[in-house]
Amino acid sequence: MASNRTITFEELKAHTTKDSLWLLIEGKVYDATKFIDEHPGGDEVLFAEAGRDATEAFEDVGHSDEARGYLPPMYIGDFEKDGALKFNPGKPGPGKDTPPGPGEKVSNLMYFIPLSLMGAYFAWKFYSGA
Ligand code: HEM
Repeated sequence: MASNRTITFEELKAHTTKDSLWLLIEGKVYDATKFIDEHPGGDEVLFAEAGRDATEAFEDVGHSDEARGYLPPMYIGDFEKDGALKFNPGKPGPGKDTPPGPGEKVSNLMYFIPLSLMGAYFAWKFYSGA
């Protein structure tokens, strides 16, 4: 049943449907095809984690020891070394959530400086009694 072989990134990517669903958890690849309908967390989350590293999602749920006990019979092999480096997940990459770049700060200043100067000018006019 379980053959200990190395699964490549390309292979993992090729098993993401209900006919064949592989999951990568902690460097090991599991064939979860037969478990899709049984999964108490539903099938959608499994498909969402197929073709990528599902470790974080699996751990975040806080799966029980019982859940972990389901894994060994599904084990098909280890994920290729350095395979994780190939992941460029569909998550927003760095850049989208980063703070505004220098360009945006400059444009804020472009409004701020003239407005302050205008304010200072009117204040001066007001207090000088003009
Ligand atoms: C082959 C891998 C997996 C197995 C064997 C598995 C097994 C289980 C089991 C037995 C439960 C019932 C609660 C428990 O005993 O912890 C469960 C719940 C759950 N699983 Fe998984 N799971 C797997 C993968 C995943 C993945 C990749 C996700 C993605 C987020 C996920 C999400 C959930 C969620 C959200 C629940 C909670 C359901 C609820 O209590 O309403 N599972 N899973």
